[in-house]
Amino acid sequence: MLRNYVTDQGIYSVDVSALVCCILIAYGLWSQHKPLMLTYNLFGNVAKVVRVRMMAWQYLFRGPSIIQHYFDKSNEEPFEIHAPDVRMVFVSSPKHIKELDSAPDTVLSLNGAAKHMLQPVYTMNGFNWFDRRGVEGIGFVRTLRTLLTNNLPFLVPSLGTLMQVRWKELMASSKVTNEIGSAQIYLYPAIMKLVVLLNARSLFGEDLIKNHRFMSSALRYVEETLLSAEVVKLLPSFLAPIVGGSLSRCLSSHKTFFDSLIPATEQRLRERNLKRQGHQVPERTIVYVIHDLCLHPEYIEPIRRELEASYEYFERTGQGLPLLDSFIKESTRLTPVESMSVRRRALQPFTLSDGTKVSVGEWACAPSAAINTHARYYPSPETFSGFRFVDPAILSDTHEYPTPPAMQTKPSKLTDVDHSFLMWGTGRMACPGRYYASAFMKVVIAQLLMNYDFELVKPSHARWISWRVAKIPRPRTKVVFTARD
Ligand code: HEM
Repeated sequence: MLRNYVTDQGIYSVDVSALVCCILIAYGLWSQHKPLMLTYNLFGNVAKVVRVRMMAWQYLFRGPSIIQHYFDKSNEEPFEIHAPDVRMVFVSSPKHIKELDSAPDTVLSLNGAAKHMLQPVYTMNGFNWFDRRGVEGIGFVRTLRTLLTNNLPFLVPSLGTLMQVRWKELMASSKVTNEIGSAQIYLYPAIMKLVVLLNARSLFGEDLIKNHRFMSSALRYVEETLLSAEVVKLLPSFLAPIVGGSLSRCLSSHKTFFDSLIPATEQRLRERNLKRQGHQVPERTIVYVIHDLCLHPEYIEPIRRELEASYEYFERTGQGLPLLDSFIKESTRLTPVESMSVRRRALQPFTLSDGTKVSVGEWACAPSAAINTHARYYPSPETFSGFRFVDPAILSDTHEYPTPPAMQTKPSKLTDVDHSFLMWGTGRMACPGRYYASAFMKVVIAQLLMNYDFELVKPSHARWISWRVAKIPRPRTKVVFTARD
């Protein structure tokens, strides 16, 4: 392998492989004077470090399958995986998950993990938060859990109307494929735009969503944050402040977003921590639920019948629709947008009851996607069974539903938190936005089902790309929508 180097004195060629061989031979000669074991250990250690680093970089592109591989070998004991920027200890037994939840916030921190993920100093217009939960009060968590949930009966009808209007506009501006007006839509970008709009309506009100500058910055905000945080995390630490600082100055969407949001939020809620609530939004989940409806069309008619009978009740209460609830849950079980949950960053050294250590700066977490297909928790775990979570008594009342290929022994709801379903995390820090997120997803899916027929243009094509633990829907996946009337 020849490399050419140009200098003032001319061009030099260096054979890199020969050079490496020379170094190894020189090392071999030198090491003859050392005890054999020392040499052996050194080579062993170097090989191990190289292997771990290579795996760490592979994790970026194959995170879910690497986690699944180690989970399958682990027999539910803790196992470690390295990313380029952090070592992670995965725990999967209910006992160990409970240990993470019970650890004091000063030792294992969800805020610290979120901070590491999002690098807010560089990516959020200088906004930052404490590693330790509760330093600024947990008022905003309560606000989300109680106020947002209690407001669902007011929010759901207006979200439904806004959804109908925007989807009609989208259909009108999309490529029409036949004489009955079917339109081909790139699903992921369309759903992202819609979710940003509807969330802004719920969280910031009518006025702000009419502000075009704010809305276009809100759309770019999430993606720019995640992308810049990735760049900063993968850099050597001494470069992070320089590159992060430059990136931060370039992110115009962040400045616009905060400039518009801060006065409006302060006026309405006097609750500054709400600024960070936009980090978890359900657009990816909705995309996969729509894919699953296309891939398992036998569920569409029973769910439509449920909507005809009970959508009005759902609009009034924000509750109900057990068939749709179960279908969404099954879709998220088999295509979770993330393969990891219960992220905690160690602020102090932490030791699990089996002796596994998590050092300061490292993560403890749970392999949620692998748990979702564990035979201990799910009969026929790899089979899509859209109504597996429904109470059998409800199913026997529903006419002509497909016989579920598998049923859970105990019925459950999408919003239920359990160690076998970690979509919302666990214990005292379980997602307070889950009632809102779940009702939100039902509004979008129900409106589409009631008003449109839809099918995937290329059902057998790959539908996502993998980055770390995330499954990101492919932006070029197309779905054809046809108005039902
Ligand atoms: C499909 C959508 C969502 C998913 C999958 C999700 C998932 C999660 C998860 C896994 C956690 C961490 C829990 C733990 O580690 O134990 C969490 C925490 C949190 N989520 Fe969500 N979430 C979603 C939507 C939302 C929404 C819409 C909001 C706000 C409106 C929200 C606000 C929060 C907050 C504030 C926390 C931190 C709770 C605390 O510090 O105690 N989430 N979420």
